Amino acid sequence: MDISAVNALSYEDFVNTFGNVVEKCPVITAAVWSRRPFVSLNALEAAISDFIDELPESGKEGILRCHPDLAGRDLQRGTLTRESRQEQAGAGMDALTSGEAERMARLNEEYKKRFEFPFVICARMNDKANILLQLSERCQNERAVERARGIEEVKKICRLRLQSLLLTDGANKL
Ligand SMILES: NC(=O)N[C@H]1NC(=O)NC1=O
Repeated sequence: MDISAVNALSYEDFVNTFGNVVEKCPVITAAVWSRRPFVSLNALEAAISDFIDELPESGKEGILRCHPDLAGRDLQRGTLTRESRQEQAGAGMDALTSGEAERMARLNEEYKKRFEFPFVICARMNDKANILLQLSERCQNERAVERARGIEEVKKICRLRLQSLLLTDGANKL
């Protein structure tokens, strides 16, 4: 799908297509529709990024809280979104050894207890070992640093999801 096709979408189709580029936050997509026409994929991405940046800190934390834990309960129960399932599988989160799974669960809980939002990282840009390393290192940060870091990762995830939708055959069917 090219950018002129994106600009021609009704808000219903726009939200149906792009509603999960920020995990479980279709309200962001719905808001950004008003900022069309977009001159390019980058412009659409920038509109989403600007919208997120304009939110109060509580809104940014809300976005982080919409993300499932890596290798967490949703993965075990099969209740992840399609995008998240693919991303987590790509980073080997569905194939952890029992030792790795235990460590991931313990560190995820420690992180959430400290920051009151979950650890978020762009799984498609990291492998299993790096995710575990970052999780243990980032547990030591200050809350404001981690809030900003988590939001940076949300934007990376968003960029890759947008690219998958706009640059693959699946999206051409629209
Ligand atoms: N918690 C967390 O980072 N979740 C995610 N990361 C990613 O790339 N996809 C997700 O669902």
